[in-house]
Amino acid sequence: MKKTVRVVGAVIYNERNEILCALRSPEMSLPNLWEFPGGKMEEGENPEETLVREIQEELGCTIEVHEKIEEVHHEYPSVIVNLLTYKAKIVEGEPKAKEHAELKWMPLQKLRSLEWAPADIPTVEALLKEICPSSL
Ligand SMILES: Nc1nc2c([nH]c(=O)n2[C@H]2C[C@H](O)[C@@H](COP(=O)(O)OP(=O)(O)OP(=O)(O)O)O2)c(=O)[nH]1
Repeated sequence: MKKTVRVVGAVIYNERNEILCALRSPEMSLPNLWEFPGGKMEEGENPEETLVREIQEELGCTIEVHEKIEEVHHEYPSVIVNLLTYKAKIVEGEPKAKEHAELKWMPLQKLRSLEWAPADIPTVEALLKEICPSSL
């Protein structure tokens, strides 16, 4: 049976309403696809705690976690990912790509131009629907 992993992703906004997008490196699983930075929940953690820890580890900055956006179950060839996404804001530090190939601030309207990890597409669509409900 395929393993199910619980993963949390941060949709980090800046003051210009852009979103921080992260490119998975060629060495990671799902290589060269864009994602919301974050990672797997550990035993005893709630999603907010996972996000704060993962963002500190991956980007070297501190976030404040806001409202939930989506919950998605996506079956990949070798694993089932249960992805929760939350809006978030940086409260301390500058994001630096410690594990990712690249980081990019993107305006919401341009999110569809990136090639996203498949589990992330419903979150991208939910974000676009917020700014333009008739765009779908
Ligand atoms: N962090 C993150 N992971 C995502 C997203 N979308 C998506 O399908 N994933 C997948 C990729 C991984 O299989 C898993 C998250 O694992 P991780 O971030 O701890 O990454 P990892 O490379 O260490 O995991 P692994 O698959 O190599 O064991 O969820 C996303 O937006 N953010």
